[in-house]
Formats: sequence, structure tokens, C-alpha cells
Amino acid sequence: MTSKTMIEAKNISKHFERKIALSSLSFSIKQGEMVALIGPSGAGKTTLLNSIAGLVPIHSGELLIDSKPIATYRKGKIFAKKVGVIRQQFDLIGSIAVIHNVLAGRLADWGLFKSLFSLLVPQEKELALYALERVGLADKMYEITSTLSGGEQQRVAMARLMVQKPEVILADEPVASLDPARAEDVLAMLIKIISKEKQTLIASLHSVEYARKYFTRIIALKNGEILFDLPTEKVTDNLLADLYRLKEQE
Ligand SMILES: Nc1ncnc2c1ncn2[C@@H]1O[C@H](COP(=O)(O)OP(=O)(O)OP(=O)(O)O)[C@@H](O)[C@H]1O
Repeated sequence: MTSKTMIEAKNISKHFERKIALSSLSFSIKQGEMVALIGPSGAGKTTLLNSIAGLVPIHSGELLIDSKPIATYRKGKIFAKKVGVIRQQFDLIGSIAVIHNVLAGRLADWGLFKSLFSLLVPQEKELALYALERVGLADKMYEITSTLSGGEQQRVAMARLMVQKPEVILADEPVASLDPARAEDVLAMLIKIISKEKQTLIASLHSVEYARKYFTRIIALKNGEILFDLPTEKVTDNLLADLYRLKEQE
């Protein structure tokens, strides 16, 4: 069975005033791929993820999500079912119980009334419980979100994504704020959930070790350009040395 193409970038470029953040990038990503975006600080990783998330507009080129130009989606329910984002700040509401943050993943499917009513009487509680069990937080369902540790909040954000079930998940440095043991744990959990649901993952990472261990494909960005785009097993130490070499050493 051939998988469908979920994301297709054709010569996309983005600049901030005179700074070129993305320089004519082209690639395509199929359903079910696990793609790590690596590269030195300022390479354009966040900008690329934000472009695919529809958070920053590109200046030129074409960006297709599930074969349709991103601009045709507008912001809304249909896009939320296609693309979900885990950001470094997790975008959780700290002052409400964990269950409400998890069920916020259902907003794309619920009408306004059901969404508001759910704040009083949580709707589809079993769904939230199932997702929280999967990330090992079932006992924290009614705790106020801001009282959880950074790692736990990261897992709440993941439970919310499980409930939202977008086809593509974009994660910007998903484990940067966690200690190494917790980071591995969270990353392994994320990969497991995503492969089971046949979702597509694109994550930016500073850890080459994690990129090699958990992802099937690595796209390396440097100065807004793709330095290499290869299946993980083809990424050599020489290529990595080139990627992270400082300018004065070139
Ligand atoms: N809002 C902005 N305004 C101006 N310049 C920006 C803006 N966002 C990003 N840039 C610039 O675009 C380039 C790419 O930034 P980006 O954040 O995408 O890199 P990155 O690879 O994610 O870096 P890091 O690994 O440090 O997060 C950088 O030179 C950055 O300074």
C-alpha cells in the first residue's frame, strides 16, 4: 500500500525583513513518516514548523497539506484535524484542571455549547481518562494543571493531542525542557502513540542521538537551506560534522 503525501513543500521561502529564514526548500513527507528536523541554532527549524502549522505565512513557493494549499484551510476545525502542534510552552491553561486541558483537544469536533458545558461537567470523560492513562497521568486528572511539573505538563499536552487526533503532529523541541531520563521516556511514548495511530510526525530536535534513535528520516537545515534529507541509517558522522561546523572552521 502506498501512503498518501501529507506535506509537500515546493521552493518555499520565508524572510524576516532582510534575514532569510527559509531559502527555497522543497521536500515531501508521506503519511506515517517520523521526521526529525535538526540543525544549528537559527537554521530555520522553528520557522519551518510554524509555516506548516499555518502560524507564519511563507513569502513564496507552495505548501500543500494533504494535497491542498495551506491557505485554503483557513484556521479552523478542518485544519485542527489535519495538523496539531506541540510547542515548547505546551499552550496549556494553567488555572484549570488537567481533564479540561485534555478535552480541549476535542474542541475541533464539538460545538460551542458542548465545549462550554464541558467546563462544568466534563464531556467524554472516558476519552480523557484513556489518553491520560496512556501517558501515565490518570491519577492527576482533576489536579490544577499549573501544579504539575514541566514533564507532566508535557505529557498533558500529549494526551490532548491524542484526543485531538490530527493527521500530522508538529513538535518544536518536544523534550528540551525535560531531564534526560524523562526526555527519553516522553519521546518514546510520543513515537509509540503516533505509530499506532498512523499519524505523521515532524519534530525539531537539538539531540542528534534522539533523532537517530527514534526517527526514520532526518532533514538537516543550515542557514535556511536543506543540507541533507536522508533516511536515518544513511546519516553519517561526517554529514553531522558538516552540519554543526562553525563558520570560521569552514
Ligand atoms: N519573528 C522573527 N523576527 C525576526 N527574525 C526572526 C523571527 N523568527 C525567526 N527569525 C530569524 O530567522 C532565523 C531562523 O530562526 P528559527 O527560530 O527558525 O531557527 P531554529 O533553527 O528554530 O533555531 P533554534 O534551534 O535556536 O530554535 C534566525 O536567524 C532568526 O533570528
